[in-house]
Amino acid sequence: MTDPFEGRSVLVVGTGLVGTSLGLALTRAGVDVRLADAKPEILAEAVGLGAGRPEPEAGGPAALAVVAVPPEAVAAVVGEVLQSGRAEYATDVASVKMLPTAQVRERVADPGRYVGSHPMAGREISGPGAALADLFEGRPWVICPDDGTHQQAVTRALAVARLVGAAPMTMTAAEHDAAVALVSHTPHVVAALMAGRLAGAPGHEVRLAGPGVTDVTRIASGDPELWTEILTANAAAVRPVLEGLRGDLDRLMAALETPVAGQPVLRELLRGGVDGRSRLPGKHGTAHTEFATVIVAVDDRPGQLARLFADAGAAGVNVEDVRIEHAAGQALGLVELDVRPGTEQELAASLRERGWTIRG
Ligand SMILES: NC(=O)C1=CN([C@@H]2O[C@H](COP(=O)(O)OP(=O)(O)OC[C@H]3O[C@@H](n4cnc5c(N)ncnc54)[C@H](O)[C@@H]3O)[C@@H](O)[C@H]2O)C=CC1
Ligand SMILES: O=C(O)C(=O)Cc1ccc(O)cc1
Repeated sequence: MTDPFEGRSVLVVGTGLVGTSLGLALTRAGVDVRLADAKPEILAEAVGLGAGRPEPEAGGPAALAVVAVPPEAVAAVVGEVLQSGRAEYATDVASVKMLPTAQVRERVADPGRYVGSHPMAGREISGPGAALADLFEGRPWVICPDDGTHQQAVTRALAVARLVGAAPMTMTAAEHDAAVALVSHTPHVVAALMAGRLAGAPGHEVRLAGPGVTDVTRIASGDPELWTEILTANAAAVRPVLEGLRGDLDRLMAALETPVAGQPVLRELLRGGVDGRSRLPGKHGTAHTEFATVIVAVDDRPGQLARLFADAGAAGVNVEDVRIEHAAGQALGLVELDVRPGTEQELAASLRERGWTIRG
């Protein structure tokens, strides 16, 4: 892709997980990235990782500032970078869009130079050390212009999203906040509350935990400070989703009070889960695909995984996804290779020939 910034810089303010990931991805795409953070040691870490160079004192405004700070800090930073001439236009990446949009409108002299945006990509760990250059690849990136937004702000935010491999889409801030209440914010609450049940549980119970509870609670490790800001800012959209959930929970509990009579209700609620999950997009933004899985036993020795991946590659079968389970108390791991249905026999046979033990 030719550089839509034509050699002009992009300024990233806030070099935590998202800002550093963005810096890495834009640098890789050939863009000159300037970096700034309130904490000098965090900025130095991001620079050391190759996410860009520290913002120079002089050198003219950047073409666009991407503000990657916590939601409540966005409007002040946007106002400062625009009014001081550090950037011509600004966007942000906060997980909520009504709050920063309203605050920028109230507090910034020329709010049309700002457009809110949100990459639907992240991790449950924060800081520059958690950054990934390919974090945004294939992920939706929502851009929320309104009637007053300058076209250049949208064009430049779109260019950033495309350069880092994301799939940009536009919607209103209200539509965005309602959507993320359902697909991101309420799931975070559910994960946190479930994981909270584990906190005080006896050790002999928690020791039995497997991938199921681990999958369901992964995002509960997210930064409580950040998530308090997100849930407070989006309370109006999260509450109705939680009301629905409470209704389902009440029905489920009533059904459990009369276990035999309650079975149709249980079945209906559980079937709803199967139906809902089948609507989730897969990793390429397509409908969720059911893969076939080949499970390989791997000794816990250096270089084994690299050899397995090389052998899987030599088999000519594309590995779509990988999970690794460590067998409790053994120097052994089980590596689950997801492949297109119909190719699993071929992969298993080829790996067996190369000396691997196939399970299941
Ligand atoms: N964590 C995630 O998975 C995702 C987070 N987001 C959004 O991205 C934004 C950043 O989140 P993370 O990167 O996870 O947080 P983080 O905690 O890793 O990084 C935030 C950085 O902003 C800096 N900062 C705070 N106030 C500042 C200010 N006034 N001026 C300059 N720097 C300042 C902090 O020092 C910190 O380095 C948030 O608005 C969040 O809602 C969006 C998508 C995913
Ligand atoms: O870890 C995950 O799967 C996430 O979904 C992370 C995430 C967290 C916050 C966002 O605003 C967007 C994405």
